[in-house]
Amino acid sequence: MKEFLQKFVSPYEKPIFIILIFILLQAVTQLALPLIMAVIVDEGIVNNNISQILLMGSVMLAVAGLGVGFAILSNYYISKVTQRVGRDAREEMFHTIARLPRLKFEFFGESTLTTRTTNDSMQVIQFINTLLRVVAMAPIMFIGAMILAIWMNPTLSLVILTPLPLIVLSVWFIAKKATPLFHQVRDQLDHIHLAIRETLDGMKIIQLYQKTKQEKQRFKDINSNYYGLSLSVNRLMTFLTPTMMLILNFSILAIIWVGSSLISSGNLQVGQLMAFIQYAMQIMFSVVMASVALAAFPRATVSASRMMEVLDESNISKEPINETIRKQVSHKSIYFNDVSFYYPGAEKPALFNVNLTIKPNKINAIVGGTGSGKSTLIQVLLKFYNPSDGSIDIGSSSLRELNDSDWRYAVGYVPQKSQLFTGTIEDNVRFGDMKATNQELFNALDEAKLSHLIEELPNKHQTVLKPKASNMSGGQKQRITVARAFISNAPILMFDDSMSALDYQTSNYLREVFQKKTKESTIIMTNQDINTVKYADHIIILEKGKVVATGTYEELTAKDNNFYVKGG
Ligand SMILES: Nc1ncnc2c1ncn2[C@@H]1O[C@H](COP(=O)(O)OP(=O)(O)OP(=O)(O)O)[C@@H](O)[C@H]1O
Repeated sequence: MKEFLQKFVSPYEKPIFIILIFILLQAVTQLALPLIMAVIVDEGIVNNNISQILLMGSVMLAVAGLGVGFAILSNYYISKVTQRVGRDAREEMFHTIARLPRLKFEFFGESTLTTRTTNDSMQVIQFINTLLRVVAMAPIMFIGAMILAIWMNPTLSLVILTPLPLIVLSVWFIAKKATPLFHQVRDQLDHIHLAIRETLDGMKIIQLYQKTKQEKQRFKDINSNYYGLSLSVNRLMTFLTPTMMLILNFSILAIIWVGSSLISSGNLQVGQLMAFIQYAMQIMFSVVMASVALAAFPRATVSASRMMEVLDESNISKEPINETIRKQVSHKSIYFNDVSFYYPGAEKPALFNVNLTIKPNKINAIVGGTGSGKSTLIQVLLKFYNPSDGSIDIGSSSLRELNDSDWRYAVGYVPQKSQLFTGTIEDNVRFGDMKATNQELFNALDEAKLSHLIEELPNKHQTVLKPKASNMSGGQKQRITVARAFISNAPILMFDDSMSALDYQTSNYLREVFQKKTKESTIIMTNQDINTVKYADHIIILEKGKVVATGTYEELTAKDNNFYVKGG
């Protein structure tokens, strides 16, 4: 929590200072009201002094009005500060998640990252809101009301002090019991998000295989767990306010009882007793307010620590991209030197002692069957994963030494599964280079064989894609991602099994484009079928994470015609 407050709240020191001033003024008005009321009763009403009643009544109204004004101002600034803290925290979370190293991203998982950015930030912000209201108000009210109460009648003040330890003790007990439950509630919420996400993503399959009932049951189980835990927490928390109210009411009864005997003995006036009751309420309310803030503390701390766990990712590059990188890696061979890679927890390596050379300005194809390690090799090359052993060099530069963002700026990448974003076709293509000119945009669309398709659309390249690009066919989506890589003009272009959704004609056309592109770029593509990439200049065959052969199509098939068609 401390780190969170330092990071997100300390930039708002000035408005917080203003809030504290307003709260202080509001507290002073609240403390003054019972005193004014005591004067009205004891000097005005008891002595039937109408002018005194009118005068002090007007003062009371003015003070109460000022109090309301200060309360409105402090509430306005508190909302402003807390909303801004929330906005900053969510933004920072989003930026961090967008740059999170792949293994960290997989370690956290999408659902918890969503919960941490939305629900957890809300929890912390609600707490900060309470804290800002209470942190200044409670001590001022407590100390101010206490001094005034003792000044009025020290004996009666003892009656107020007696229940205070009881209040603190009950809050401490409830908060202690609730803290572990808060952790479990947050984890269960992650599970709920995961279940919803999986169901939404797999809706078609669920409906097709008639698994709606099972999914409903799965969700019901997770939801019941969440319900049970939330209920336990709420049950504990519901004790808090009634317990406080009970203690408060008993204390007021005791004050009236002791106070009335003091009045009979002539040691206290009626107006003073009335003011005293109000101070007692202010004292106890300030303790209750502080206790409620304290009780919310564990819940908010759990949320803040969950957010800071993500934000603490120190190895995230925030440097601006060094654009000379493209020159540095252009026309260079890429060497894999004894590269092995194990996924976390995996017993077998996904890549094992891989030694290979990617030839510069050539079409390099990595061929292998399902699970042979092609995508892993591309991911390692993209620096989403670091090799567990061995090294990768680009010319004389070590890939490990290159800054992640710099390196990725030198690479255009088309993934196995098309990833498109909300926006127009143009937005999605320009994702590859926001600064591209219109001519470059149209060239990229042309090269990806999208121009004809776009001509037929009413809004051309400004056509808006529906979520997950559901208004595009598989092949059209794939071509948009290919255009995105082309517009980047990157010196290294990687295509991870990206041709599978394309028709024969488009694949053939792309082959010519690739050959043209080799003037400026090195092409790396993966495929399961050697026949699809027979035009490649250099083919690398992978089997169970190992390189088993390299050469041209002719060289490889001359050795054994059927060998590679089987896959790894
Ligand atoms: N994120 C991951 N975590 C753990 N293991 C993984 C992960 N991704 C892949 N693997 C494992 O690594 C091995 C290589 O997988 P990879 O995806 O690289 O194969 P591939 O050759 O691209 O297969 P395909 O052609 O079917 O896409 C497989 O055994 C797979 O189970």
